[in-house]
Amino acid sequence: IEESSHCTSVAGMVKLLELEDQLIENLSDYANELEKRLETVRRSIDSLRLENQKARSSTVDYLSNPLNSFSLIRRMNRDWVIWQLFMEDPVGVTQADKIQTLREEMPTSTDVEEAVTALDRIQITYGLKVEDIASGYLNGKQYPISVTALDSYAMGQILFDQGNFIRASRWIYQTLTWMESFKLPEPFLLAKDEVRTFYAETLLKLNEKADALKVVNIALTDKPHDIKLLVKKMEIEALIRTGTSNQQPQPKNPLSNPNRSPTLYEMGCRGMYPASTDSKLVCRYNSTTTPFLTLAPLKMEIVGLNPYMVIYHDVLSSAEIDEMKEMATPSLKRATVYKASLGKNEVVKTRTSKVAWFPDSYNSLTLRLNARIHDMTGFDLSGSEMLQLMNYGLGGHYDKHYDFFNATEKSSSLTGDRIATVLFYMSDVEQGGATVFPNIYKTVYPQRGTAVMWYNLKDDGQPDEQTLHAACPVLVGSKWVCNKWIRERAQFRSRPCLKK
Ligand SMILES: O=C(O)CCC(=O)C(=O)O
Ligand SMILES: [Fe+2]
Repeated sequence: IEESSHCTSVAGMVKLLELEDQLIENLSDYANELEKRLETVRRSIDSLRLENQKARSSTVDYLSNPLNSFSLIRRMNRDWVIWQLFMEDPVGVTQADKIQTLREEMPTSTDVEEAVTALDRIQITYGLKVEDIASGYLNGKQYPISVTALDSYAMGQILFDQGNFIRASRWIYQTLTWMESFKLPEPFLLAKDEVRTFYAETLLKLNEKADALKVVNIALTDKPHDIKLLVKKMEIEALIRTGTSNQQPQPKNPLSNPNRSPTLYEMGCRGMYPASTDSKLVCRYNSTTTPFLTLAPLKMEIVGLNPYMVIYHDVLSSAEIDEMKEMATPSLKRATVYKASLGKNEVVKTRTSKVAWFPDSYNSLTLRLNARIHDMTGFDLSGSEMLQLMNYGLGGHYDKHYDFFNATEKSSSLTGDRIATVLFYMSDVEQGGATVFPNIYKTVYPQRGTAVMWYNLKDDGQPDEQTLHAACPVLVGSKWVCNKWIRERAQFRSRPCLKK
């Protein structure tokens, strides 16, 4: 997985649309060149025909004239060779070269695999049906978009390669349904028997031999003499007779069962946690954490006391958010996670977003944001980590994790553990993308201008395992957040009394 990874941030994918625009222009240049040629050919055909017909209507007269016969001989000797050269001269070399150059910036097969994984993740996390996704019906909302047969076939093929045969089979089935109703334009023809054979193959992996045979038989009604199909049919019949299983050992992962009930984490992402009945969870103005707040109190909503967790409403202005996004966009890089065994950061599948880091005194805005975080938390930010601005793209998520350090990280940290996390939401998210805390049944939905803050450590400084949390995959939207991981060391004198 590369840092340039395309699908991991919506902001990053904007470039692709610009690239596509260039490619379309290039294709249009190609069409113009073809048209010019076509026009040349058509025009010549007309005049050649005219001359030839005139001659043939009075052959002898025509050929008796020396000018005519000379011209005939000359053009038969030369002109048709010129036409041959004309035909052999390829059209579109320039445009093909241009595509070749642009390929460097185009998504790679790794990007496609990541996008497949992301869509698959959305499907699993939100319990969606393939036929719903395929027709643009996402989590109860109809969008005026649907995937094409080529899209769903790619989903099927790649999930198959990844060994996810059940979900692969759904997408391939969907491809066949799509192919019934829509005709793909040339040069993207997809042969029905090819897709059917692949469907049969997938069903065999699932040990559904009888169904696989049915599919091949349907293919044979269209192409009764196709050798490949006949061979496949014999193979499957032999498998059925001998009772051998062509099935690869399926991973005994109960999570791959499509009919299972959702995990605690998935329930959080789907907004299924019961509402809290704790009467201590109130909304109020905070005018006490720092003296500044007496002048400008913050709208505070207490979300939980154990661990302590609050939401601040309207803590970022719209102008600040716009400036933050503008500042981050050019330097967004694929997010990483610290891997202790490697002693360095690593790009991982469990955290798909793009991030840009900003030192405290980067500009007046970062200074102001840090002052606000100080007001929100009462913490001294010296020795804390830089501000992280993040953008999540297609199915972007951050798997369940703790923000506090593990033992190795802790022992090498000069400024202590991450005592608290402040997470600003710089966007609403149309669907999905919530932050969930599965151990305490809390789901926090992104809301532009809001921030959530929680303590990662208990009063005694020990890690609080209840703070396990995750960023759910974005279903529809471009999720922007800004986070600050606050370190423990600087709080040794000023550490505010933890609310109990
Ligand atoms: O984006 C989110 O909702 C959570 C992000 C997070 O947990 C983190 O950056 O540590
Ligand atoms: Fe986190």
